[in-house]
Amino acid sequence: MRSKIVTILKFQEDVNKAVAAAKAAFERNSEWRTMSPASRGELILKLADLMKRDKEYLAALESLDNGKTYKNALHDVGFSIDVLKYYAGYCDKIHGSTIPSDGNFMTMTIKEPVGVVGQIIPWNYPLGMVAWKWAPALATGCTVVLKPAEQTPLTALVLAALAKEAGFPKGVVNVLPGYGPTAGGAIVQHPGINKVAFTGSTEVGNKIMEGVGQSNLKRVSLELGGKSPLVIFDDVDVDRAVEIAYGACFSNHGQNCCAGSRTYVQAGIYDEFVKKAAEKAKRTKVGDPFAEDTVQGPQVNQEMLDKVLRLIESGKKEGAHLQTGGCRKGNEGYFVEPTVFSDVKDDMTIAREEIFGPVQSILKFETLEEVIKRANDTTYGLAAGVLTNNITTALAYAKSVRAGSVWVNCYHAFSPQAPFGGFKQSGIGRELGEEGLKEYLELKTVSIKV
Ligand SMILES: NC(=O)c1ccc[n+]([C@@H]2O[C@H](COP(=O)([O-])OP(=O)(O)OC[C@H]3O[C@@H](n4cnc5c(N)ncnc54)[C@H](O)[C@@H]3O)[C@@H](O)[C@H]2O)c1
Ligand SMILES: CC1=C(/C=C/C(C)=C\C=C\C(C)=C\C=O)C(C)(C)CCC1
Repeated sequence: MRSKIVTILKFQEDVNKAVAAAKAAFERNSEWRTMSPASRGELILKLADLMKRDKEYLAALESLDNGKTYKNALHDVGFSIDVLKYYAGYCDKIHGSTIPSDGNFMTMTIKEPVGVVGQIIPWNYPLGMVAWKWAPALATGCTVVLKPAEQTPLTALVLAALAKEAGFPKGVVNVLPGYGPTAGGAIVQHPGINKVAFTGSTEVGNKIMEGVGQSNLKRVSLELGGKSPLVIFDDVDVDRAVEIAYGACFSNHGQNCCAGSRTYVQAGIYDEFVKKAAEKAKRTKVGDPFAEDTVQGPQVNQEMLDKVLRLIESGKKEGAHLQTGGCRKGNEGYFVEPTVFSDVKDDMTIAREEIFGPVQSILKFETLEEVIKRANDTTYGLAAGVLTNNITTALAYAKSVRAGSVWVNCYHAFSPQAPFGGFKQSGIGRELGEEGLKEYLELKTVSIKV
């Protein structure tokens, strides 16, 4: 008990130090606050350039830490650089407006950085998440204290070193590895932090809201879990649909907040789709993340392996038809056989819970109206997809599905310019695009008597 208390106090002390550094860097006359917006942008671009210089090293470290394939990790580094570059361009374009108010006043708004930001990120995209969190925060002139996931702290620490090399003033960027309830909890409760940005499970998202309510009502943005539906109509090319659905569900070993993990297939092509989806999953090369031909590496750790296997067992028990996979692959490491279930019903656990593993659940539907209702029958609302050649069907679905991103005839169509975030219990606020910038700004109204 005594050693637990000492550990918690130690985390509190570390968070206090990081917050003090971030606060000092945010002082009115600090180097960071008095720097021109264009120079801020140059620093962000320099960081992006250093990441490009070290991209192979960063990707290798990410792959070692997380288990994702080296190829995917390189892709993540590339996208992260793009996000930094996109927001670097915003630094000198953040402005308010003038307002024709009543009376003899000239009224204007000014957009200001929210202040010291606590950022708590998960293990599935360790480096990508740092870029998504830092780029808008730094572009607006905030200072940050970031806690990486305890499973994957390495690339965030290297990015901190690159930020130092780029020339960010002391205290602007702070990385504090640690556990969730202790280090993360201390960030959430800290009175010196003005905003917390979190990505992770909906369960912890709830705890963040509680902590914020109990402390200083920080600004909050949350990017949480999902159980995203991909709906496939029978006017599509089945082979292409199988490929898109595979990418939607299995990319990053299924460890993806927006994974298309409920695959709804219209009755006319259902049997053919199931057969081909199972063949595709069966052909997946699972193994060494550094091997050129590997498509799927291990899950992140024992806990996630156990969780995925438990959910696969629930699918078998509750009567879904196992088409392929269904077991751990080998008996070393955290590998899972790519798994496909057909005849899945909406009330089965595998159709309701976020699995975060390589498990595809295929459900049959007949009509658009029916599938819209079923797609929306979830507490989540992060993403959704639809495959059809009928524009009216696509638009009707896109307008009716309650999700933050809808991908038509594609999936995971991310771009730095396009806002991303959840409806319902998938989150609060948006990342990326101009909307993502707003999450780090306070709006001030100034009225001048004339
Ligand atoms: N939406 C996503 O991007 C995402 C990412 C990872 C995991 N998940 C889901 O969450 C489940 C659990 O995974 P996980 O344990 O990595 O996610 P998590 O939500 O527990 O952890 C995410 C981050 O929050 C921190 N954290 C945990 N408890 C905290 C607390 N009380 N206060 C403050 N910070 C805290 C963690 O240390 C980590 O940095 C997964 O099975 C998956 O379903 C979702
Ligand atoms: C998620 C995909 C990509 C990468 C995203 C990155 C680098 C970070 C964000 C991850 C999120 C939102 C995770 C949620 O769990 C690519 C752009 C590489 C494309 C595939 C999907």
